[in-house]
Amino acid sequence: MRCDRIWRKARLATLAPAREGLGLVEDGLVAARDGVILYAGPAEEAPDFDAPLIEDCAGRWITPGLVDCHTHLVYGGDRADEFERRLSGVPYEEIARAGGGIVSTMRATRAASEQDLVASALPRLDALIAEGVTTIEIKSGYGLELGAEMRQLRAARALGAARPITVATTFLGAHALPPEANGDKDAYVRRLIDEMLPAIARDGLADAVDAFCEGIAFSPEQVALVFAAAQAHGLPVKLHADQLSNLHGAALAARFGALSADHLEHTDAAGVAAMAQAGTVAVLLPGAYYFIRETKAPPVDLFRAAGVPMALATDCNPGTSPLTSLLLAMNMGATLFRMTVAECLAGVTREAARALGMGDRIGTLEAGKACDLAIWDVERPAELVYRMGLNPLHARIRGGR
Ligand SMILES: O=C(O)CC[C@@H]1NC(=O)NC1=O
Ligand SMILES: [Fe+3]
Repeated sequence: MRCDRIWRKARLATLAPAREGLGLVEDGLVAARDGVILYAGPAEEAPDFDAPLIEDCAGRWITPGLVDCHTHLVYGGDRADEFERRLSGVPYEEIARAGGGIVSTMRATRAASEQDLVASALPRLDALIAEGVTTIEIKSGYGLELGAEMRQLRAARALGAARPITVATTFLGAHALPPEANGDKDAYVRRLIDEMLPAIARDGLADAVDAFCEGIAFSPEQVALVFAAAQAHGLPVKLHADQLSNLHGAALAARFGALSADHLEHTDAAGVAAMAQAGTVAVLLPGAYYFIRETKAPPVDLFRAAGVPMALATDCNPGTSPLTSLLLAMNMGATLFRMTVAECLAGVTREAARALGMGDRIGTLEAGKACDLAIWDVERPAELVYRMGLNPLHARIRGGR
């Protein structure tokens, strides 16, 4: 059978649901044509492939390309000064209520051109690419007015053109209240629904819509209005839910059939059950939990028992998670949230793909999926979760190249 390229003498962690655990194949082979996997499995069962390019992997491990399914990668400025204030004991919420936090990044982002936003995001993107990330989700949410929100989303799309990586964009206009709203959240939500969302949907700038459901952000009722409008424009939704308190955001996300509910430190059993019923993915963000020194971990045991898929992501953002290592996010998922190695690896591949509504195209080594691979210099997959700081990536393949 004709194909473009073969990777042989490899050990595969396929993450294929049909296979147990990590879907391990000891003497494996991957064959691809036109950027799509034709075969991934035991070499002895492979068809007789004819390929111009044959890579001998010398026993190295191959996983699906990594998927970072929750980032705020595009923004202006940084929040190192705020970090120092928090070290002196000023809580994150207090800074946000006093007009710092997201709003201070808003000012820097509004002042930046699209080119500035691309240039400042590239080093962060390159750090993730260096660790084998082949798909990334990038949110807006630091513009908080139409022009700047569109600039953020255009910059995110431009990053996908500037680097060999698949970018999924998310409109997060309901991230914080801009100063010019003078405290009127309902009026801002109306403007978001009547002005921002229609323009962003018309220009095809967002693949999904997100919101921050929290006391310092938007209420469940306001989020429901945003979600109803998103769905009226044919856009799927996801939600920053139950991060700092239990506003029953997880259940709200499930009610709208959200792709994912994210953070979830304060989610209760009813929220878990609602997510299980709806098929909503739990996106866990240990970088933010660690960085703002949260003490209540998400109910991983309840998610596990209820069969709620769990993804892991960096939540790369200047305020609560200036993290550009998905490998370290996995270590934090295991160390801080007590996820297993298999759950962590699935969380940055198969389940992260599901959280983006892309589970049919990426996230596992299976025929018909994109040939996005990460090839590792490790003796066993657990090393990818165990180590902190060493990057064992040998090669990264996106779309078969
Ligand atoms: O502080 C920031 O800049 C973003 C914080 C980030 N956004 C959100 O909804 N939750 C978070 O942790
Ligand atoms: Fe976030």
